[in-house]
Amino acid sequence: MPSRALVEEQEKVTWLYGLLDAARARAEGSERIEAGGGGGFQQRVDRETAVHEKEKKLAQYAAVEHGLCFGRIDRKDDTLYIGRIGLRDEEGDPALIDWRAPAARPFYTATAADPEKLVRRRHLHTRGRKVVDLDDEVFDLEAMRPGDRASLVGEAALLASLRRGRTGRMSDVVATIQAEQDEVVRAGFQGILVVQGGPGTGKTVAALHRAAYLLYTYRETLSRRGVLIVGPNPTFLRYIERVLPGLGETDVALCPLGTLYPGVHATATETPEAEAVKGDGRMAERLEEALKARQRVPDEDVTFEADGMPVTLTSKAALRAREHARNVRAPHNVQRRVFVHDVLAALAEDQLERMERETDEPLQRLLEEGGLSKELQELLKEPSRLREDHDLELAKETLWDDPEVRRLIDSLWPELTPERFLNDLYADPEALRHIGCPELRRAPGSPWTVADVPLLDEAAELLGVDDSADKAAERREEQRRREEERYARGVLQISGLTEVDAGMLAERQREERGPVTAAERLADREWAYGHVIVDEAQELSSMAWRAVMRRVPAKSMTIVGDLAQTGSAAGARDWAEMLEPFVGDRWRELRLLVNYRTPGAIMAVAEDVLASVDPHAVAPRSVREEGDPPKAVRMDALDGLPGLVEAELERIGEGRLAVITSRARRQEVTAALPDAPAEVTPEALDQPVVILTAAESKGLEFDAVVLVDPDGIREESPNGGHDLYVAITRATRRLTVIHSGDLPPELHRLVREGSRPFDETSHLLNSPENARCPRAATDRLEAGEGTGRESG
Ligand SMILES: Nc1ncnc2c1ncn2[C@@H]1O[C@H](COP(=O)(O)OP(=O)(O)OP(=O)(O)O)[C@@H](O)[C@H]1O
Repeated sequence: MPSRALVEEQEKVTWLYGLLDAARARAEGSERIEAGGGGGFQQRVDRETAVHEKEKKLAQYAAVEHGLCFGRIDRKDDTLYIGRIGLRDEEGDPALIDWRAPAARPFYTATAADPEKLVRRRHLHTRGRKVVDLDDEVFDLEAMRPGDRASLVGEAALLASLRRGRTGRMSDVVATIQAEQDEVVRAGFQGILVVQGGPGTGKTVAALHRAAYLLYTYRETLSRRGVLIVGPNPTFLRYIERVLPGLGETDVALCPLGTLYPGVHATATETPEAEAVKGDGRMAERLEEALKARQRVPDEDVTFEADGMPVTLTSKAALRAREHARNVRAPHNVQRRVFVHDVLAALAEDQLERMERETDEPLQRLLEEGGLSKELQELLKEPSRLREDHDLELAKETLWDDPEVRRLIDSLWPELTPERFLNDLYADPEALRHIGCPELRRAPGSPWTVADVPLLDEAAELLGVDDSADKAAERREEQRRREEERYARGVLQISGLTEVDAGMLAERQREERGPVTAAERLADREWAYGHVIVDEAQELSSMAWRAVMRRVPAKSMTIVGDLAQTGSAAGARDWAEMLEPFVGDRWRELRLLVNYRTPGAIMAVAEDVLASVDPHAVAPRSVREEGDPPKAVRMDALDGLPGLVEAELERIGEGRLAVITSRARRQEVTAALPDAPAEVTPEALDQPVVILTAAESKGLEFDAVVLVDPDGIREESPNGGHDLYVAITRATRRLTVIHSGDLPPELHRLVREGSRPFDETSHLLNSPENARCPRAATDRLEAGEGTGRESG
């Protein structure tokens, strides 16, 4: 029998869903009214806009269907219901408050010490449209009405949410955002905010809610310029991609670092050495240097045949042309136009002079023979005066059409794409030596790596595009616009709607081609976003920061990361150092201190690992103490791994498991677990078991983690201790470390399962679950499970 409180809340929630249905019906109906409306031009324009708005609204209503109302706050004199969107009742009074509205804030920030005048905070748990449970926190018992005192129910909503099994996808936490996270979510929009926090402190989830908050609060600016979220890889972005749509925000661009440069989808990685070199900020100057080396001057004069005539480019003329081009403050491909112009002029001069020399002899004879007028005699003494400017222009044009001339110019100052420039550089040992990076040599046509992407972006800046063709297109577009205006004016005259400005109407018509979508923004390297969020920001190299900063000239950014988790050889060790070149000290930091993911016993192991890397580092405090003790299993070969994984899967039920391993033993792990996806694609997270390296596991979480080869993980990368810390903190419930040889000393807290090499059967018999159900364990053993063999 449901409690009175539950019945009352059900009534309220049913009413709120009724308001949602009415709003939805209104939105749907609005199109019908529009569609039936008049056929005037202006009406048609408005209708197009309304249809777009309607679609957005309906998508938002669909997104908030689940968990529409999740909270309630009571003050002495009023009660507010908090939900995913704001709704008004039939009288126009607020019925449901949007979680992002200022009035909703105490729901997230009231504490026992500072209840912000709240008497009670209530969480409503719903399934579909049914209220299934309530959680209350009472701040002022005295102020509660007597009837309400009996309605305290349930355990803390946060813990209930944290105990749920993982699905391979992050979901929103709008009902349980904690006060320190709320500060991150609602921090001002201007400037750079760094959110530093240990593993599981909700940095990612808070940053995503912040995106939704900013889009709600600064809708006008941000819907035009857009919000970009940069994450470490496609798998991570897939893990988080449902959070914002679940909050009703569908127009945010998500971009892994490897695709920040449009048209390139880099997933390959580098050796730590190459990664460090490519990520180093000095690479910007090195690329500039390498590009200068592509602007050549011949050591000697070059003579060749063009248009059936010999022609010479002197080394001096080429040098002058290069200096002139370099003095123009423009990127390489634009400077090239100056170089081309000067070289063609020099060649044309040379050709005309030759021609003049050839005609000189007969002219002199004429002079000697005499009998010419005085003016003609004067002219013939200096034949170059006979030449006209258009001769020179004509000669330049003819030369430009000559393939030999093109070849010469391309060899001296080539027009380059970023891809060609970098590919040429990596394939040229001499050019690499010239910039001091011989180690970057690689075979032509090798796939792009994630560390190449910022270099491609940098190269795009240095090279620029010769946009003279685009400018011509723009002029044509302008012409077209004028014609459109003329047409619009004509329409207005016919329809009698003369009060609307024709230029505005033509502009509206263009806008109707649709607002810029997130995908279109991603395809435009020069798009200036209104706000950029960078997740796992500690992994970005200096060069990657340069590329990211270009996307947000207004420098409105949220940067979330943890310096104790830096794995990349080129990643951050210090936020101030990393940000200084871009914004000096104009940035602020908020810290998150509570770990919502990893239970206390596992976190104690992680803390020891962190202390072994950095004795001063502080790990976050775990919110949960429950969970099984983490254990260590010695297993020299991995033939017991399948049995162990299966037993772990049984323990976690519907949840997800990751085997996190060193790069060195990855193949061996993959061979031992043939049912797990062999490659880490974004879809791999949908599987119950996934195999990852420590670097790949960054940002993700799993109910159970089986960690293979801790020594290997630590030794493989320059920040290996950090990688081990990351791997351990991915578990939400269970951790098993598989080691060969002695257990690394910093893992001494793990409960050892058998001091002798792994007994393939003992872990099944000893597991607490099997202690409760020994028959099931014996059955499985009899069937050969847990032994890595086909049958017993
Ligand atoms: N307020 C909250 N309510 C419910 N769950 C939360 C809350 N804050 C965080 N969590 C959960 O804790 C887990 C960790 O959050 P998240 O991945 O955002 O942490 P993180 O700081 O980015 O971690 P890492 O640095 O390890 O990647 C997630 O499952 C998230 O949903």
